[in-house]
Amino acid sequence: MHIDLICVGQKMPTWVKTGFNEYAKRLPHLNLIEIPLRKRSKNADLARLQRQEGEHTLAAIAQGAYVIALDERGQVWNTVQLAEQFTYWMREYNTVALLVGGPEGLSTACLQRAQQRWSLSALTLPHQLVRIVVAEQLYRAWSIINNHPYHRA
Ligand SMILES: C[S@@+](CC[C@H](N)C(=O)[O-])C[C@H]1O[C@@H](n2cnc3c(N)ncnc32)[C@H](O)[C@@H]1O
Repeated sequence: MHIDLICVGQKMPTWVKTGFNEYAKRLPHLNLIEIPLRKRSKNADLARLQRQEGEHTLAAIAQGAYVIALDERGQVWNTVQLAEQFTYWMREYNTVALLVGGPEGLSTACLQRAQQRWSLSALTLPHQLVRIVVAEQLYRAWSIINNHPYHRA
């Protein structure tokens, strides 16, 4: 199964790239797709930018992919439950697309397109951090499924 992690935001600071790569390199078939984040000038129409970034996000979803929106209002899974979800995704789909929004969150169209919404917690996390947490948690779930000693219950 391929995992496309589609994130609004490009040109990440070094700490984000380093943190993300630390886990992404361990996880087979994790593909990061970055959607350009438009500049937020003082009088920017934020709703329009969010909608446009949402359109680019939707366009990046592979055909037939199972779509999961990262959203603080979504379902919360503990790590074992995430491993069960991961197992289900692997069994049923060739590609899973995980969507991460920008500063204003995912557009309504992205949320409507998603078959599931995954909440990492009730806290609002910065979009830069979310990709790192997702990569680490996916690696953790993968290590449980493969009896790798990374995860200790
Ligand atoms: C800064 S947050 C956007 C906050 C925005 N006000 C909202 O209500 O979604 C940027 C993105 O990070 C992701 N995100 C932030 N916190 C999250 C959480 N606790 N669980 C899942 N995803 C989260 C979501 O994809 C969100 O669109």
